[in-house]
Amino acid sequence: MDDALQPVRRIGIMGGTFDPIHIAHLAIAEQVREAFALDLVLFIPAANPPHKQGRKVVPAYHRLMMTQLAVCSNPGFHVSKQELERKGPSYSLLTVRELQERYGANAELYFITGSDTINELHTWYHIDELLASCHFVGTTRPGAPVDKEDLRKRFGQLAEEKIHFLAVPELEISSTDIRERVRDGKSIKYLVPAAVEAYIIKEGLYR
Ligand SMILES: Nc1ncnc2c1ncn2[C@@H]1O[C@H](COP(=O)(O)OP(=O)(O)OP(=O)(O)O)[C@@H](O)[C@H]1O
Ligand SMILES: O=C(O)c1ccc[n+]([C@@H]2O[C@H](COP(=O)([O-])O)[C@@H](O)[C@H]2O)c1
Repeated sequence: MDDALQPVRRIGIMGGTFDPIHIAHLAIAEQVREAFALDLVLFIPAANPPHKQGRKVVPAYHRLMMTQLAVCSNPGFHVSKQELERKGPSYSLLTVRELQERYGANAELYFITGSDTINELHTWYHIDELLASCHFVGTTRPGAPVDKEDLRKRFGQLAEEKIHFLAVPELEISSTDIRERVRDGKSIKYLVPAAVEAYIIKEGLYR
């Protein structure tokens, strides 16, 4: 079909290491889906997270399984294995290029993040090209205030046009904390979906 005739689709990208996926990931994705009228949100587990090189993460198939278990009850959420099927660091620019091919030139892409990630954007691979290709939505994360003036200095007009912010109910939850809780024999009930908790126990992850 001619690009001009294709309907505009608004697609959310929820990228993460998801080691493990937790309720804050799900909550920010749902808040952004609604606020930005997204047609769908793709949860994309990173095979090889660019900024976590050298850090041990559980094998990709476990992170994929937990992500699938976590999102399956939401019809607006889907899982994409594209980064798991690619070699090398999971650069978001390569992911966005693949999505542009898959969904066509009229698709509008919204990369969903916490505010800690927005503060790191200047360190990302070819960030200017990435900002030209997709939107970012920074959701509030406890302990990570965003310096908007710094973003304006670094990215100029692109910051105004492509980096958006959404205040969400803040959840002081991290995968690091969940891994530590499991290691210490503490409860993770209600911090991850019940099916993810059951999977972690069954597979003996993070002990
Ligand atoms: N509690 C939270 N509130 C808002 N955003 C979050 C929260 N936890 C994670 N995110 C965002 O979700 C995305 C993926 O995060 P990631 O999978 O690295 O989880 P994490 O909890 O930060 O992991 P870790 O503790 O292992 O570093 C990032 O953009 C991150 O900013
Ligand atoms: O492309 C990059 O340079 C880049 C650098 C850091 C993080 N990212 C992406 O940002 C998302 C969150 O990363 P992380 O490390 O917080 O799980 C995940 O999809 C990563 O692939 C991407």
